[in-house]
Amino acid sequence: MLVDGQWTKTWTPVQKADKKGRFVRQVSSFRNWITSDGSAGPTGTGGFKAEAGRYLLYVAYICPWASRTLMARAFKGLEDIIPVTVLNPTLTDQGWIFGGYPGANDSDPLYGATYIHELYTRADPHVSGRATVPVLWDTKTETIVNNESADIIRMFDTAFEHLAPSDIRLYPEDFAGEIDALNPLIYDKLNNGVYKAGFASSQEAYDEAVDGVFEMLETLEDRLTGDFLFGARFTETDIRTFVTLIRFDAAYHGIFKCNRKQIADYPRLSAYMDRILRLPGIRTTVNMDHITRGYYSIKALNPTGIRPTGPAHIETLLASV
Ligand SMILES: N[C@@H](CCC(=O)N[C@@H](CS)C(=O)NCC(=O)O)C(=O)O
Repeated sequence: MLVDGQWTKTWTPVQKADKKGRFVRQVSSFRNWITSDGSAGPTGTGGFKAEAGRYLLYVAYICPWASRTLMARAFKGLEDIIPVTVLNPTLTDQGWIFGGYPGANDSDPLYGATYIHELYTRADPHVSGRATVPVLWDTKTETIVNNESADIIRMFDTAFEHLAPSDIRLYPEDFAGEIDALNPLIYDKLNNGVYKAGFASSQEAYDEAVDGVFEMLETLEDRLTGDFLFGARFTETDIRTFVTLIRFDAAYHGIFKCNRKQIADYPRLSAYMDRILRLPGIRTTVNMDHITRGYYSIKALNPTGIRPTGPAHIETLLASV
């Protein structure tokens, strides 16, 4: 990670643990917002006006948080307005690296950086923390606008509408309260819950996390009587849920030891995942080769780096879309 702008220690996937060995994810450090007129958003400073081609989104396909931003970009039709650079799925001793893997961009198009952490220190020479993806970069002021996917999907929802008109609202006002209530539960128990299970450093922490994961899957299975979590309306909460579901059977079930059941054992969740995957533009945001390569290359969890071959039902599903 970075301490006062210096890459200090060999990269390890376990970020921080509390006294009981529970995995603790760091809070994102760059929280500015792109807005239609450049005014300040809910956090950070102003000066980031929505303009075509001005911003670059750095992602890794393995990463569910980065994938949220790719999905929002696709739903809002922003592909021509916000270009993307894809990193190598395998984390190195210095974190995310550019190039060297099929389906990843060969290099950093802006500065020829080797690692994503170089962009963090370019944005702030004294930055401390982990160099995570996604990174939303401003080519004009040469800084990171925001590295928090929850913020990025919200700004994609509104800021560019004068450039790319859209009648899809991922965070519609009439559902805002319900979305804000459900998101943190799904985040804590499921999105981050699988990581808490995978990176637990005590049996107690693992047991607690894995209970949460399957409690949430049961809750969502019961809830899904309509097409999406809020019935007929597709929202950002569906994006946030989908990115974990699509990785579950192929990665979290094995590498993160969330093996009580698979998503394939839940009929409604399976149909829901399938439904979202078939929405326009979404299939291209899922790269299962990057996902399995990335997770199974986490040395602390899988020292040999051997990647399992299955599961066949996920390959079949992805091939059918
Ligand atoms: N809060 C961030 C979390 C992003 C995050 O943790 N990304 C992971 C990849 S899935 C990462 O880049 N990890 C690198 C590291 O921890 O060094 C968001 O939602 O955007």
